[in-house]
Amino acid sequence: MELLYQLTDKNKELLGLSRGEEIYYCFPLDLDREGSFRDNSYTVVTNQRILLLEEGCCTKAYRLSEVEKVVGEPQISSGILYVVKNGVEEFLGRYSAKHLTRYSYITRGCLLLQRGEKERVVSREYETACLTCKRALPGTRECPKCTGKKESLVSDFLMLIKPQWRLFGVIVLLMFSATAVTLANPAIQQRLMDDVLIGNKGNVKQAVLCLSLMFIMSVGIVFINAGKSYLCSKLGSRISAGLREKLYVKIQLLSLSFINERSPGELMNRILYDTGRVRDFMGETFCNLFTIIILFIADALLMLILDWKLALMAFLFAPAAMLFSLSLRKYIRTRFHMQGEKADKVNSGLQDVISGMAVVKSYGQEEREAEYFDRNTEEYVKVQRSNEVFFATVYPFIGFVLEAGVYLVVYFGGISVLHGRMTPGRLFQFIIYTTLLYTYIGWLTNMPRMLMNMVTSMERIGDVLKQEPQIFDHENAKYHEIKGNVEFHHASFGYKSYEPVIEQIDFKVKQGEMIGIVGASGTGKSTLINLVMHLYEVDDGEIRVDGENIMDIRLSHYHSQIGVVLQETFLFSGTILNNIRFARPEASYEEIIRAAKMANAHDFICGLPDGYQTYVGEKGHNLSGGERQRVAIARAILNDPKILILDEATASLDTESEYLIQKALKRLTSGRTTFAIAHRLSTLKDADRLIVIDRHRIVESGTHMELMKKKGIYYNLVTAQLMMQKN
Ligand SMILES: Nc1ncnc2c1ncn2[C@@H]1O[C@H](COP(=O)(O)OP(=O)(O)OP(=O)(O)O)[C@@H](O)[C@H]1O
Repeated sequence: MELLYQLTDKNKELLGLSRGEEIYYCFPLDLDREGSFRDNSYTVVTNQRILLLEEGCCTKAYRLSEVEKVVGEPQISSGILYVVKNGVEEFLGRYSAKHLTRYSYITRGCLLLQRGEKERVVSREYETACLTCKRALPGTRECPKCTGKKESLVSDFLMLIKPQWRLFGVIVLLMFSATAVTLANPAIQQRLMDDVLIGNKGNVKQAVLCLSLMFIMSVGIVFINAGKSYLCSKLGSRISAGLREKLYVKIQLLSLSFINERSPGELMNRILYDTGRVRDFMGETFCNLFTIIILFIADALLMLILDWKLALMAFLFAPAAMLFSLSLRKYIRTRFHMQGEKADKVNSGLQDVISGMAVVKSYGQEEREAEYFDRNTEEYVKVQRSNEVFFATVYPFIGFVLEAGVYLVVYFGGISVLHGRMTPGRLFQFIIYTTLLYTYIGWLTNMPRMLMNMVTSMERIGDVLKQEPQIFDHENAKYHEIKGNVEFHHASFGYKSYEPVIEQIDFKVKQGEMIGIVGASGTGKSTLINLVMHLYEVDDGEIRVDGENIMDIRLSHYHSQIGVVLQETFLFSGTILNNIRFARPEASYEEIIRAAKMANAHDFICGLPDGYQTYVGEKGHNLSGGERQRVAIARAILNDPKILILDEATASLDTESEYLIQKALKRLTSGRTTFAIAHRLSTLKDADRLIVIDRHRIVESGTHMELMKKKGIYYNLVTAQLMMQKN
C-alpha cells in the first residue's frame, strides 16, 4: 500500500521544508469538513512536522515534538485526523473510507518519529483501488485495466503447454489436416461445376469421382474434428488439473496472513472455477483457434491467387471489424474481472452460511441469510447478464458489417462471369471461400471475449501462484531435533505493520518447563504462541529454539515436533482413526490405541458403533466438545511433540470432561516444554512459571504464588475471577 504519494514541485515548495527535513509519509486528505470530495489536498509527515496541504495552501503545521499524539480515527465510511496537543484534541481533517487503512499508519509512523526512530513504517497491505485509474481492484494485485502484460501472459501460456508438447504436436498436425481438407473441398466443387456439369462437358464417371472425393473429405473432416476435439479436451483437462494441483500446493505453502486475507470461497473459486475456465478455453476455443487462424490465412491466400481484385474487395470491411473487436479487449477484461469478483462473493457467502449453519439457525436468521444470498446472486447475475447483452449486441453488429463484403463479391464476380472473365464454377468457389473467410473473421472477432475470459482466470490463478510465501525455509535452514529450550529475544510482531501486537518481548523457557500465558482478552497471548509455532515471523528481534534462530530450522521438521491442542478442535471429515493418525500417518494401530488411551479417549471411541472407524463428518460435528478435544489430545500425543501448545484446551467443558482432559493433559505435558493459555486461571496454577502480558509487553512473570504475593495484574485477574465465581 502506497504511503508516500508524490507531490508536485509547487506543493513541495508550499511545505517550506527546512534543511535536513525529509518527507516520510504523504496521504491524500480527500474530504473537506462537510464530507465532500476534493482534490489536491494531502497530509504530509516529515521527520520533524505534520502538515496539511489543502487545495493549494499549506493550512496547518505542527512540530511532532510539540504534539502528544497524531491519530487517524476510523468512523463510519470515512475517517478523521486529529492531533492531541496539551491534552486537547485538535481536528485536522477528514478522509474517505478508501484511505482508512493508509491513515492507520499515521499514528504508528508519527510515534516512531517522536521516539526518534528514523525507520519508515512499511506497508504489507494491498491497495483496494488502482492508484492510476482509481477503479477498485477486483481481487488482484495488479489493475486489469492499467497493466498491459502481454509478454507475461504469452509466456504463462507457453509454460502451461510445455509439459504437454507431444499432445500439442498431434493436435497441430490434425489442425493442418483439417485446413487442407476444408480448403480442398471447394476446389473439387469448382471442378465438378466447370469441367463436368456446365455445358455437359464431363461424364457420369467423372461426376461420381468428384462426388466420392467430396464425400470422403466430408467424412474425413468429421473424424479429424472429432479427434481434434477429443485431444484438445484432454489437453485442457490435463492443464487445468496441473493448475489446480499447483494452486492447491501453493495455497498450502502460503503464510496464514495471506489465507486470512482471503475468504475460503474466493480461494475455492480460483481452484475450481478459474481452472475450469482455462480447461474450457483449451478444449473449446484453443482447439479451433489455430485451425481457424491457419484456415483464415490459407483461405485469404487462395482468394488472392484466384482473383486478387475481388479478394481485396472481400477484405474491405475486415480490418475495421477486427480493429473494433480488438479495441474492446481491455473493457471485456475488466468486465470478466468484475464477474469473477461477484462469483467469489456468492461462493464465499455460501461457504460461510453452510459452515455456520448452526449459528444461522440458532439466531433464526435463515430468511435474512437467504435474502443476502439472493442479493449476491442477483448482483452476479446482473453483471453476467449485462456482459451477455453486451456480447449479444456487439458481435452480431460486427457480423453484419462483415457480410456487406459478400454482396460486393457477388456483384463484381457476377459481372466478371457475364463478361466471360471468370467461370461460374470459379465464382461459386470464390463465394464459398469468401463465406468461409467471414465465418472465420466472425469467429476471430469473438476471440477477445473468449480469450479475455481465459486471461482473466489466468490472472486470478497467477495472482495466487505468484505470491511469495512469507514463511519459508531459508537457504541454510537445517533439520534440528528439538530439545525444548525456547527464547524470545527483543521480539516484536504485528499482523499489520502499523499495529504491533507484541513489542520487545524477552523471556526464556527451559526444556520441559510449563509456561502459562496470562492476560486480558486481545493482549496477544495467541499471537505469542502463533510465533512459537512459526506460523508468523517476528518483525523485530528473534525467537531461538535450543539457541538456534527459529528461522534457521526447517519448517516441516520443526512443525513435525510440535503438538497443538486448541479450544476449537478441528477434525477433518473422515474416521477417528485417520484424524488421530493425521499427526503421524505411518503410526501403527498399537501406537494409535496407546495414544487414545493416554488421552482418555479409548473408552468413548470403543463405545461408538464403528469404534475407531467412526466417521466424524466435517468438523467432527457428531462428537461432543470434550470427545473432540480428547481426539485432538490423542493426535498430539501420537506425534510425541517436544513443544506443546495448549490454547484454551479445557475451556467450555463440563466438569467431568474437564477432569478427564486435565488428566490426559497432565500425561501429555510431563517432560515437554509447554505453552498454555487459559482464561480460567485456576487451570494454570501448577505451571512452572506464568507470564502476564499487558499492552503488548510482558509485565509480570513468576509462579502462581509469587505473582499472588506481588498483588499486581495477575493478582487482580485471579481475584476478579474468584469474585465472579462467588457471585
Ligand atoms: N489474523 C489476524 N489478523 C489481524 N489481527 C489479528 C489477527 N489475529 C489476532 N489479531 C489481533 O491481534 C490482537 C491480539 O490477538 P490475540 O488473539 O493474540 O489475543 P489473545 O490475548 O489471545 O485474545 P483472547 O484471549 O481473546 O483469545 C487482537 O487485537 C486481535 O484483533
